[in-house]
Amino acid sequence: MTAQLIDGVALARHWRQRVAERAAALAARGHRPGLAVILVGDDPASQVYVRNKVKACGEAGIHSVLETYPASLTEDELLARIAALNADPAIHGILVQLPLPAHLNAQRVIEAIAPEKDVDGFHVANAGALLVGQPAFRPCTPYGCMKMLEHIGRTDLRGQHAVVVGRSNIVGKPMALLLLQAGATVTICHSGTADLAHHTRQADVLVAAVGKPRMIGADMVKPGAVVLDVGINRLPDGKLCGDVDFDAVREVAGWITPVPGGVGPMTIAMLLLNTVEAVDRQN
Ligand SMILES: Nc1nc(=O)c2c([nH]1)NC[C@@H]1CN(c3ccc(C(=O)N[C@@H](CCC(=O)O)C(=O)O)cc3)C=[N+]21
Repeated sequence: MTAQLIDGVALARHWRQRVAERAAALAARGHRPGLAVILVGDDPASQVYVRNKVKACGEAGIHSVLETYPASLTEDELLARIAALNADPAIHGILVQLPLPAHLNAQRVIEAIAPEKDVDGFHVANAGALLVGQPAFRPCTPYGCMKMLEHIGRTDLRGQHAVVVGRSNIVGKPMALLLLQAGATVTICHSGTADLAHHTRQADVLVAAVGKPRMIGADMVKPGAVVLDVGINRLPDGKLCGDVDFDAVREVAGWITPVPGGVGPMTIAMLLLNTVEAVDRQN
């Protein structure tokens, strides 16, 4: 059996179209959605990502502002910029690209963003709201993964076992909460887990978010499982690959997301969706 592919590019296009329709309707009523993206330092990968985000905004009719600062920016200067954007009525979403240079305290910077403008869903108020099941901005990558599951008809996960490999605040933890909300029985694995394969083989839905190229092999996957690959790893030859050994696992899984062209494009689509939703939240 060869797994069916979940095409993140096509699904992201669908969602970006829906966002564009909502953005146009909001603009017609005088509420054009606006997103501010802040990049500190000159990490080349981050520069590519933020440019892609700004380009996607333009295509969806979302006003965007890209602010780039040298790595020497002080925390007080950054906090002052965030305060100004918090008070700017033309800006509905604020994203501070991570990672930040080491002298900046990322958590303190994120907490300075007004929760109703935190379209990344990283603010402790949004993380807490997700934990207790209140409407909030969902972090874009887990949100995109849930949209992919819905797309293949896995809306109700009662009776299914979901296994998340990775426990970060931006992917692993919120992913587990969203899967739990959908009814799944959820296991969170991480670098301290003994016999990882024992756990991953139980998964009807397996989410890999570890950052280790091709570490999920075919022997770690239950036949027919849905495998969502969140990893974006750059190999020495410059090519991108996921945390899943795609060629091997596709022979075992029922559904699989590719890298590139899987979860990544959905992350950007969900950022745009959160930005139009932010307009409603602020009005
Ligand atoms: N505050 C903040 N929010 C983020 O959402 C955030 C961040 N910081 N820092 C970095 C990570 C990474 N990230 C990606 C989003 C899309 C792709 C994506 O679309 N990737 C393409 C390939 C792109 C390429 O060719 O390099 C794909 O998977 O097909 C990748 C990575 C968002 N991040």
